[in-house]
Amino acid sequence: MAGTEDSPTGKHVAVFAFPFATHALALLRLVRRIAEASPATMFSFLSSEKSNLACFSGGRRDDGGTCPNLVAYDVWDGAPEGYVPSGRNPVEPVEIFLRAVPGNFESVLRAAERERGCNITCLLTDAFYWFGADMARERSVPWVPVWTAGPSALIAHMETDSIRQIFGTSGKMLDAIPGLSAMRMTDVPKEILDATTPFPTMLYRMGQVLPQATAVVSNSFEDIDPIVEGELHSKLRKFLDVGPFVLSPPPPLSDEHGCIPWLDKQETASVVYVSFGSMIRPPPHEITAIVNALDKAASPFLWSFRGDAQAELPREFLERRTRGKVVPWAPQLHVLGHRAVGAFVTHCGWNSVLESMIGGVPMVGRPFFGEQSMNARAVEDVWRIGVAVEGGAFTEEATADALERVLAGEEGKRMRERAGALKEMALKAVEPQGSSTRNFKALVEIVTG
Ligand SMILES: O=c1ccn([C@@H]2O[C@H](COP(=O)(O)OP(=O)(O)O[C@H]3O[C@H](CO)[C@@H](O)[C@H](O)[C@H]3O)[C@@H](O)[C@H]2O)c(=O)[nH]1
Repeated sequence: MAGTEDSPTGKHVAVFAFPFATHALALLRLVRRIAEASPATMFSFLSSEKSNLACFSGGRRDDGGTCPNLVAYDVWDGAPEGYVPSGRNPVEPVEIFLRAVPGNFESVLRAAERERGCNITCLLTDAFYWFGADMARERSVPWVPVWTAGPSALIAHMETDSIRQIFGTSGKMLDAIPGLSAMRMTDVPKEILDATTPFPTMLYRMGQVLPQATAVVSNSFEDIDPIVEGELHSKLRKFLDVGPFVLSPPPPLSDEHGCIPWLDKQETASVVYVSFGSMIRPPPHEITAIVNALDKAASPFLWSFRGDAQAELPREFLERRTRGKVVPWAPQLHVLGHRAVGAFVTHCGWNSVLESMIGGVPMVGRPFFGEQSMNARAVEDVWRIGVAVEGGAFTEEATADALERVLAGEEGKRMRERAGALKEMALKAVEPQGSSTRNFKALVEIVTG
């Protein structure tokens, strides 16, 4: 189709976001960069209304003057009128949404094409959206899926059939699967073994079609793990690490709860930062275990607490204001980059792992679901920049032991040195001559070329 007034080149990229957890924001961060690098190309960003409201400020559906070529469109979230989540099953809204795909995206995509007067020339999607392969083929445009989680899990999803075959019959390790030799059977996301519900079914289909993609983009950097990276390069037509996304550019500091001034008053590498990402709330007995372990360690702590801290944490604990600070949200990247932070108690969500590396901070890992166990295994055994909580859940003793190992002594010191080396690699990757910058240029070529 000929160029339009909006797009003199006639290029139009459709972006399909996954509107849960931190997925849409991570994808939008990347898309803004591409849109800035290619101002003559139109970008239509499709996500649910709730997700778009959270990602674009002031209820807008565009970026104002910053990225005038990027416009957001709302897709139906699949929920019937007046639906209120039961709260009993946190994945219920995801499952309802998955019943509406791909029809909800198709119809809005057609509307965006009409509105912008230009058919799409590329489809950039969250990697979860297996249907992107067919949609792009039908339209004869490139399909570029973006993977926002840890790289080992990407191999696991493509190798689901092999993993199911050997599960229970092979030893404890996954060394029969190329690229996954560092992983144990118990690290495999449970969705890989049970594909009866919509979310695991989606992951299975994704693993089957990813090798058809024009290029798969990852929120990681090339030097992070040569074995895993090598395998991904051999399995996919093109694999592009363009991360850490959060460094290009780093978000401005927004610190409404005063975390940074509080950290400024603490000693170097003394503070335990506790956070479990955007949605996880450990069960009450594990919260009690963390409280007791922090008391035992006698270290200052900063806890980004999802939920009602006043109701769920002991009053005496909350009152120890000089030694600890509990906040509903922290500027995590800046917190982990602060010299006072000595350890990060985390669920090992991929963004948290990357941000801990960028800060050079060792971790105490307690994975909860999805690929977090694989990330935790790599933290402990591949990069050796942290430990997983013994027994897989917080108990007072296991948490106190893990904190002691990470904060004190020779072992903790070596972890910090290794984390520092990874920090250098991550920073180097996003420099003007770095591998992630080079890959980003290749991505812009594919998407807008
Ligand atoms: O007080 C807080 C708490 C969190 N964050 C940010 O929130 C993000 C959390 O991301 P992540 O660590 O990846 O956790 P989840 O939100 O739980 O991420 C989901 O998505 C990830 C990427 O696909 C997966 O790796 C995880 O398993 C999945 O739970 C990070 O950028 C943090 O910096 C803050 O800024 N302040």
